Amino acid sequence: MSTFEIRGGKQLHGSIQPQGAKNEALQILCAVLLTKEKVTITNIPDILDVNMLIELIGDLGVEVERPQRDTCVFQAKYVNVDFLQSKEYKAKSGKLRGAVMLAGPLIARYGKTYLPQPGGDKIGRRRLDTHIRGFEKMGVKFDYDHEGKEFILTADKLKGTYLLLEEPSVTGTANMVMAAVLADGNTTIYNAACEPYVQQLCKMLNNMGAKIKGIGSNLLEIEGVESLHGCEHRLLADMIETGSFIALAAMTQSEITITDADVNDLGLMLDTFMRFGIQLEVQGNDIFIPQQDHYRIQNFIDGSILTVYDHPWPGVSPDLLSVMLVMATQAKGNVLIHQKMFESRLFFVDKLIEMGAQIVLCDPHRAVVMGLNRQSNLRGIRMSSPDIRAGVALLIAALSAEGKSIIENIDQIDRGYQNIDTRLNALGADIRRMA
Ligand SMILES: CC(=O)N[C@H]1[C@@H](OP(=O)(O)OP(=O)(O)OC[C@H]2O[C@@H](n3ccc(=O)[nH]c3=O)[C@H](O)[C@@H]2O)O[C@H](CO)[C@@H](O)[C@@H]1O
Ligand SMILES: C=C(OP(=O)(O)O)C(=O)O
Repeated sequence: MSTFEIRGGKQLHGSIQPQGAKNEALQILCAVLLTKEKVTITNIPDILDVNMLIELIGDLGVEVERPQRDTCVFQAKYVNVDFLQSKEYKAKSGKLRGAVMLAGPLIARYGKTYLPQPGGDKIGRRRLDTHIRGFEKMGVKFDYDHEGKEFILTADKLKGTYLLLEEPSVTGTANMVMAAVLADGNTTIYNAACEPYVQQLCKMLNNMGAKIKGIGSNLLEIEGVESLHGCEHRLLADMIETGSFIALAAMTQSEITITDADVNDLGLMLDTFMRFGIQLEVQGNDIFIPQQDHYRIQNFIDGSILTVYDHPWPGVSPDLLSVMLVMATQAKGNVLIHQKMFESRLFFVDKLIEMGAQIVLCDPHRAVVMGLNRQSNLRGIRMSSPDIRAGVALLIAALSAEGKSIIENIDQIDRGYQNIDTRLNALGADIRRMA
C-alpha cells in the first residue's frame, strides 16, 4: 500500500485548476448506458473511482474509447446485464459508491439488473432505501439476497408515477431520474436532490432527448420518452477540490489562485469559508486567495459560537466539513463542526489532536475546534487516511505542520484527487509518493 511522505511548513504559491467533478462524473458515466448512440464526455478526472467505473462500463460490453485521459467516447449498443452477477463485477463495484447508479439506466433499458452492496467511503450507514422504494413505485419488483448482499431488480416496463423521496439522496435522485426518462408516462420527483451535479445530469439527459422540467429545484417533472440519442457533455469543476485548495492556502499561509472553478455553481461554499475569516476574491471564473497569516472565525450575530453543518444542496456539502475542520485548527476563535449526515466521518480528529490541534470530539457527529491562531504549529506524525476527504484534510494538516508526516492508505486520497502530489508539488509542496 502506497504512502505519502510530507515535509511540512512550506509556503505554496501559484495557480491550480480543479479537476473535473468526481461526483458529477459518476452520474454522467452511468447515463451513457441509456442510449445506443455515441456519447462523448470531457473534463473527466483521472482518479481511481472514475477509472474503475469506466472499466466496469467496458466490462458490460459498452464500446469505450479514451482518445485523451480527460475524454471518453462511449457507445452502449449492447449491454451484458448478466455480467452484474459475476464475482468480478461484485469485487470491482464494491470499491466505489458510484456503481449504484448503473441500476437506473439498466432497469429502464433492459427491465433487469442486479445491485450488489456498493462500496465508497466507509463513513457511516449508507442505505439504499430511497433507491429501492422509488424503483418499486415505478413498477420494479425486488428480491434481496441476504447472503450475497445483493438486490435483484426486475420490471416489465417502468411506469411514470409520483415519487416523494424519503430524503433528498443524491445518487437516489440520479437513479430515479435515469429510470423515469424512459418510463411510460409522467413521473414527478419531489424532495429531489438538486445540487449542480444532478442539474448537470438532467441537462445532459435533455440534450439526449429527455423531457425534464424543474431542473435546479427539488421538484422534477419528467415526461417519459421512447428512446434517447447521443450527445456531448463537459463536466463541471470539482467543487470539493476547490474547497480543499482554499483550506490548503489558508493553513499554509499561501497565495493561490484557483482557476476555472465554475464559481456560479458553488452554493454557500465561499460564504462559509468567509465565515472562518478567510479572505478570497472571485476574479471572473477564478478564485484568488491572498496570503493570510491570521484569520478570525466570525460569531453569529447574537455573539454565540459559529456552527457549521452539512445540509442537502444548496447547503454546505458534508464532503467539505473535514477540510473546513482542519482549517479551523489554526484560526483565531472557536467553531462547532456538526456533521449531520454521516456518523463516522469525524473520528480522524484523533490524528489532528495528536498533531497538537485543540479539538473536543463531543460525539460522532460534532466536534468543537478551538483555533490555535498560529501560537503553536501542528507537528508531523504517522497516520492513515480513513476516507477521501479526511485523507485530504490530513494531507493539508501535514503540509502546514512542522517536520515530517507519513500518510498511509493513500488510495483513499487517490480515489478522489487526481495526481494530488504532483499538482501540489508544482506549487512548492514537498510530498513524496512511496511505493
Ligand atoms: C457518489 C456521490 O455522489 N457521493 C455523494 C452522495 O452520496 P449518496 O448519494 O450516497 O448520499 P445520500 O445523498 O444518499 O445521503 C448521504 C447520507 O446522508 C443522509 N441524509 C441525506 C439527506 C438528508 O436530507 N438527510 C440525511 O441524513 C443519508 O441518510 C445518508 O446516510 O451524496 C453525499 C451527500 O451529499 C456525498 O457525501 C457523497 O460524496
Ligand atoms: C463520500 C464521498 O464519496 P463516495 O460517495 O463516492 O464514497 C466523497 O466524495 O466525499
